[in-house]
Amino acid sequence: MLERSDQRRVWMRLRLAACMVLGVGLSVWLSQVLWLAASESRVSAYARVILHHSEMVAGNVVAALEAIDQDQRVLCDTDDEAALKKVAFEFRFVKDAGRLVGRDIQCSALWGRAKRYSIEGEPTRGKTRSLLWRAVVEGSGTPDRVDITSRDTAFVVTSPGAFSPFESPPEELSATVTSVDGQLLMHAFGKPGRLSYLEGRAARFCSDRFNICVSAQVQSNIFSWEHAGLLGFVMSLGAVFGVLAGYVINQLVANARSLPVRLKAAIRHSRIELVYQPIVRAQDGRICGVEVLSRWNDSEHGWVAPDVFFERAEELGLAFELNKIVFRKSLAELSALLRANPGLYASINLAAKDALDPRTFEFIKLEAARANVRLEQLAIELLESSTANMKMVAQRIDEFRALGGKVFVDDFGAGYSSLSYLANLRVDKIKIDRSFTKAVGDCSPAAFALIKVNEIAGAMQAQVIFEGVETEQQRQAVLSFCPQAFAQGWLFSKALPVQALLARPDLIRPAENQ
Ligand SMILES: Nc1nc2c(ncn2[C@@H]2O[C@@H]3COP(=O)(O)O[C@H]4[C@@H](O)[C@H](n5cnc6c(=O)[nH]c(N)nc65)O[C@@H]4COP(=O)(O)O[C@H]3[C@H]2O)c(=O)[nH]1
Repeated sequence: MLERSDQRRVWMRLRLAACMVLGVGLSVWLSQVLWLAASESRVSAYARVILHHSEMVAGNVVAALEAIDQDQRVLCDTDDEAALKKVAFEFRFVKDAGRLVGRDIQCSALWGRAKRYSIEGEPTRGKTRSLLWRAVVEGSGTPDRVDITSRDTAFVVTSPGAFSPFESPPEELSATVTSVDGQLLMHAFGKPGRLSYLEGRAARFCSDRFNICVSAQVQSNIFSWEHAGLLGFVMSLGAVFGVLAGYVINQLVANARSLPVRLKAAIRHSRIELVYQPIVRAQDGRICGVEVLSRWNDSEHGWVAPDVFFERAEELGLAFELNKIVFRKSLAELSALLRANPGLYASINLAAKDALDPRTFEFIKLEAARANVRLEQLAIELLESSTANMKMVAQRIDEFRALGGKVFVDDFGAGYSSLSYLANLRVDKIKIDRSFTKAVGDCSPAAFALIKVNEIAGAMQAQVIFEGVETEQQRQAVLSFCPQAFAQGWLFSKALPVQALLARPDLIRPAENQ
């Protein structure tokens, strides 16, 4: 079984590795998307340029057709041939002009009546009342194919060099110029092929004026040997970002697991439990009160000692909220017991500086009233605090005592300013720190000091509770010099959850004289 800290380390590494893999994947995916986005605009621009050029060529061809006299009575006579030659010569994208009837060529400016063009297949209808044909030029060594556009008896041959600027596109680009229905392929540039969405992009634009469409495509894939360097760079960048993100996530997780963050959540959700330790008469062990002790079992940090988490709550400015939980829960759990045993009290720890918060006693009064518990059955165990203004504390606890509440001084003797601390306070009981209880009965300075503390308590008309009584010898030793003493410790009982406390038979008849 792995220790919790080892488990955390394993999880941290796993998160880093997962983030790195994710970073690499995301960066490659993003690069391909950007690569394709860039290709998309590239292929669109390419198709538009070809379309624009095709429209220019078609416009020129149509203008040439319009320049040929349609009312010519005798086709191919000398005048007509002269006019055809003029057209063939003047129009930039026209190689030849001539006459045809149906699909029979009659004559042309270039070849006279030699009928060198042999029309193939059926024509495609153009948008300008014209027909588009493909024809083979016969008589030359290798048969050339040309585009012929006709209207009535006139025809013109598109110059084969009309599209020469596009004949050798970059390897990844290709395009076709076709009729709108795609039936007539006029020109093809590059090597168009089947394209999957991941491999490249395609664009198709059609002319508003002519029966022409241009389809272009670009093969654009970052996963190729050609781009191996770029791909390597992108992957490394992704890995670095992934590791950085993993580090940030690990920090956030560690932060979320930190004691202050967990404690804040525990306070917000009232995840503080309470246990109760009986305070008894040392003489006969009869119970007279219970001390409320807080417990916090966190899933991350396990059991956290109450003095530790109360100090943290103080630093976080949450002491009041935490005290509220303790007061509210303890009153809810103990109210029935306290009402059934009017001689019993519950004592609740409160740091001296928290006693200065004006909301604290107001809250105690309200909660006691709400739980129907008399203030006489509530005691505050004041914990010494070096920073608290003791005069103000004394004033607050006097007000609380005037309302009937009890005040105990906790851990007396353990603090560095115990005597000056006591001088200002009027209290009901003094709880002697368990380090003194341990010394009871021996000849140590602590044992001597203990007898003096008892005398001081007597002078202050306060009773004494000995904390941490663990053995019968300690109890006897305490009784030998303080027969009226009260005691608290494992000899009598450990701190118990409320159900276990309620099950104690001695609670039926608690001590009367306290
Ligand atoms: N060795 C030994 N120990 C014994 C014996 N009998 C009782 N104890 C322990 O001694 C401590 C007595 O509480 P404390 O002096 O008020 O000291 C408390 C108190 O200062 C603080 N604390 C606990 N609950 C609260 C709370 O609700 N509010 C505030 N403000 N402080 C609390 O945390 C301190 C420690 O509390 P715990 O760990 O519960 O420890 C308790 C109790 O479990 C014994 O016979 N032998």
